[in-house]
Amino acid sequence: MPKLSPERRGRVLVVDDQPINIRMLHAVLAEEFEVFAATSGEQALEFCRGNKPDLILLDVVMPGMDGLEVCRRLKQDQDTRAIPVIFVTAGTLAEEENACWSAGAADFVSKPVNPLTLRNRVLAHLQFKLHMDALQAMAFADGLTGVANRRLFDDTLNAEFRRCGRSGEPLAMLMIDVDCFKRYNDRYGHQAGDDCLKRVALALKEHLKRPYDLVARYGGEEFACMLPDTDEAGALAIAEELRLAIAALAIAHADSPVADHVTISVGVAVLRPAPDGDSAALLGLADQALYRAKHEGRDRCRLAA
Ligand SMILES: Nc1nc2c(ncn2[C@@H]2O[C@H](COP(=O)(O)OP(=O)(O)OP(=O)(O)O)[C@@H](O)[C@H]2O)c(=O)[nH]1
Repeated sequence: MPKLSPERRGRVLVVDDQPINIRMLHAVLAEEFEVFAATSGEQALEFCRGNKPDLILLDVVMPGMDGLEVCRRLKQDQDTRAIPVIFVTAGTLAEEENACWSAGAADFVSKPVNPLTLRNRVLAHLQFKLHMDALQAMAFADGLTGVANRRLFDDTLNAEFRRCGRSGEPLAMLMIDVDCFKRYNDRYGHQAGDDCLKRVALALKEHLKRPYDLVARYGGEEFACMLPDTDEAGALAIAEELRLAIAALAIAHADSPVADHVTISVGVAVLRPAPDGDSAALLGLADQALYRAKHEGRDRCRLAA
């Protein structure tokens, strides 16, 4: 029988108002998968907002919010729509099945549940979901450094810009450029240049701690960081920390006119986006600030005027 790879146990959320049903499903699945439980539709949605499961087994008939409504809401939300939902149904009427498909079901299992059918259905959908996750991660990662690529960054920026436009939060942007990188390549070779970019990317990523901060490779030797809900003082402080963190890597750069090690220049811009605003304005401001940092001698951070 096929199995999931040992390094990734699928996370299955079982939603049922009857504890006895949860116990039964848990008994079938717990050996192979990580199983969580919710006893109402509301609880299931709450769970998915925090720690997203890879698959949901959902009872149709529940007091309060029923399974169909839970599924509809999950499918309407960008964040949860990719989670496959398998309904556990008592009914066998075509209309009931159609209602589940319309709500966004990936599949069904009928009560009384046949443990082997349940296990195999869960496994098939989980394998598919985890493969899709892996493909998506590859499509959105920069091939050299492993941080987000520009596509993911631009998509996330547009979404964050709209979200901050609604919430009134400030959104900060850092444009980061490795100083005199052409000379680095010329002196140490392209392979060493690649290694240097990898180390810089990793240091930037390790330094940004908040879950919504995002670092991306924006172009050749240019990186961008997006810091939601961060004001000017906060963004400048982080930019300065990043500058020091890269200096602390102490990567020798004998041909740099700035220092004997690799340094970065950082342009910082912060906006409180208007609801109909354009994220290009934020990028433009950060770019101008980066230009100033370069112009004023490199190895420094500058805030957009
Ligand atoms: N090794 C390596 N080099 C790259 C990569 N992408 C861009 N570069 C190099 O980065 C250098 C960027 O050079 P410039 O744009 O002139 O800027 P700079 O030398 O960093 O000078 P300033 O930005 O003004 O400090 C070019 O030589 C590119 O070939 C890459 O993926 N790997």
